[in-house]
Amino acid sequence: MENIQVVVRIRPSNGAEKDNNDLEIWSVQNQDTITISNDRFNDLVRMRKFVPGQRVEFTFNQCFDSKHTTKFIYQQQIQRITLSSLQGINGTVFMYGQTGSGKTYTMMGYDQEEGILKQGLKDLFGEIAKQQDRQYFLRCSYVEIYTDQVYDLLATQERLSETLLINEDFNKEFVIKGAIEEVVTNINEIMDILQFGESNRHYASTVMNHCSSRSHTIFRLYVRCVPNYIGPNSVITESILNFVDLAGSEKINIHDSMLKKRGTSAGGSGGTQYKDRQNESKHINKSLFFLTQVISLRAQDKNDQHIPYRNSPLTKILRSSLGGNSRTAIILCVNPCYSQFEQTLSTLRFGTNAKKIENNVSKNIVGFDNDESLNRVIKDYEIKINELQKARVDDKQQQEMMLKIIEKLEEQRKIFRQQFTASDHIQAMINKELNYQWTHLHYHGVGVLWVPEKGNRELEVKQDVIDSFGTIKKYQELQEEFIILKSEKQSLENQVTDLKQKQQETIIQTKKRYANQKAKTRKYKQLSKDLQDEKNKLQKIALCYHNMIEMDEMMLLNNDILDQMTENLQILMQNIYKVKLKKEIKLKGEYSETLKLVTSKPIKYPKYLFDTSAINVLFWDATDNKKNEEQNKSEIESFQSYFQSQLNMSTPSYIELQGGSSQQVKEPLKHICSHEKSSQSKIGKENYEPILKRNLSMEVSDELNFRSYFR
Ligand SMILES: Nc1ncnc2c1ncn2[C@@H]1O[C@H](COP(=O)(O)OP(=O)(O)OP(=O)(O)O)[C@@H](O)[C@H]1O
Repeated sequence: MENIQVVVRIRPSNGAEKDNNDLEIWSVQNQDTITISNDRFNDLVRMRKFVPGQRVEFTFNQCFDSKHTTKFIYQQQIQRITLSSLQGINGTVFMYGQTGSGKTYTMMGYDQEEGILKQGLKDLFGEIAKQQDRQYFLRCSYVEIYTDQVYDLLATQERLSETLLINEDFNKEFVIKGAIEEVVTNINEIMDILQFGESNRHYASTVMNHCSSRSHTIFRLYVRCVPNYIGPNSVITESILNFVDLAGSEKINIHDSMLKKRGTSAGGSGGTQYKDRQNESKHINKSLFFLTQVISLRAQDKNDQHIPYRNSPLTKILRSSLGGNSRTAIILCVNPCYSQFEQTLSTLRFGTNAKKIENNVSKNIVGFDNDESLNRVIKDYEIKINELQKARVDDKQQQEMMLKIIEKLEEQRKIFRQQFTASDHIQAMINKELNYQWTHLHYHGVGVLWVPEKGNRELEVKQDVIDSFGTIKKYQELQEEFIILKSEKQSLENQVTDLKQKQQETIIQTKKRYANQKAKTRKYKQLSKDLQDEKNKLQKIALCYHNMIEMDEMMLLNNDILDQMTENLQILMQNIYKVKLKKEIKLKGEYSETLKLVTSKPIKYPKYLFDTSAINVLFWDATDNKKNEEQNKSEIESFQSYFQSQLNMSTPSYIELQGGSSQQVKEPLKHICSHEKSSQSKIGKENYEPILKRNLSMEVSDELNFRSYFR
């Protein structure tokens, strides 16, 4: 029986804690005790956290503080566990502590400081390389327990959301059903697998909103050890090595409360996030509660049957590590600051219970005497062969070399089978005659060739012994050959590993080059597209210019035509007017030329005015005799201004109106027309002569400037 090892690691306080004057209150005493330093304790007594005289100290297997490196902690406490797995002893190392207390730092490492997992793997492979008389076959799995569901971190991204079941096998052991187990042969492969798992974890945290530090992770290594030489005591051992990083043990924290505030005040995604985080916390606390419960009951040495392992996936998976057949260590990670004082106390209490648990540590011997174990070993070899076959090698030479290695491995497999057969034969014979032969040989003290003949029976025995020694010799030869082959195989395997590595590098380089090429092609395509766009734009602009030039030319042409037409029209109108005027003059006598507008047909205003700037018109209501001259004048002026504004006239001419009230005359020219007809007979020289005289500016002979259109 062996107790669970419990150790403490106090991390140094960080920048933010120092800035907040959050004092470090915990310290290590005598290498195995963690306590609150005296002056700090008095402060806490003053704050009524403790009563005077109360002892606050916890003793564990070993305590470490900021002076100790992870490597030191590994060598002191964990190395023994990892190396035992090579002898078939199960091992578990798990990290316990509140968020931010340094669990991941210690397990996975940070920056230049390697974590205990990598230190352990280095040790394992270092030790395996030294072993000449046995083979190790390793597999690993990496799972995450998030909100009480088990997810496979080695699954492809499409299958990442699928959950795994934990079933009991025929040995009443809990197994994670369907978890991917990768065959591994060196540390680099494991580091790649871990990295793959971490990237899946990161992916899940973004796509599925899993908060990565709020899940438990279990990295599991299956170690099978098969001896190269088969003898009566040969055994296969199998062990499981667990590295468990538990989620932070605190309750809903400040971050969660902030999310809550954000969610409720802004109605934003903070609310959902808060609920998610709350759900996570609920599950973490539940699973840690069940873990604590199991540990407490185990600490009380309760019968295994009464321990509630089934309550949570975490306790099911860790069952053999907690009171079962496993060498287990718990590293309690501790924040040194006063503000986290209660969390630290709870962590230390958990550890105090855990250290009472006794595990029944023993080797897991599978045996070497049945078909099942033999088949398993052969299967392992086959996996190795397949691995090698699967490895893609472009170079022909490399391929040939690989084939040779495969052949050697096949040969080795055959020899291995033969050894089994030989071993059975020897075993049977030795068992049959062992007592007699060895007694006999011992009695004569010389060896087989000097055995005195004592009747037929002794002769038979002698022959048998000689035969069996012949077989043993053959067997030894085979073993020697096997050793040579093994070392050859090792060197070939190393070469394959090198080649694989080189091939991997080449693939990475090619991928990089391909990615660069792709990026360049994309850029080139984009540039071509931009160029084409620019070209199209320029073509459009050129077309516009071309059209504009054409339009300008057309406009110039049109203007010319227009000018020409205007001129023609003016001439035409002048001619018409002249004809009309002559006709008027003939009809009305010597002053009739002043009546040109009045007597003519109505002016269609303004549509028919051709060049209004040339028309000078003055209206006068000749019929309103009651008005005095002043009134007439002002009326005329108002007409003037009206027509000036409406017809854009410059200097007024005189148009004599007949009939109608002045009010009507103020209307547009249609009114003038309507009156003109009714009172045409009243037009007389006396009506307009005074006005003409008063307005010397009026030149009747100026009539050619009237470019009006008369119907
Ligand atoms: N021993 C140490 N020395 C220096 N820095 C440390 C140590 N332990 C932890 N830290 C630092 O403290 C911070 C929190 O550590 P870490 O992430 O390991 O905590 P955690 O317990 O795994 O948290 P969570 O439960 O949230 O995953 C990190 O920035 C880490 O670098």
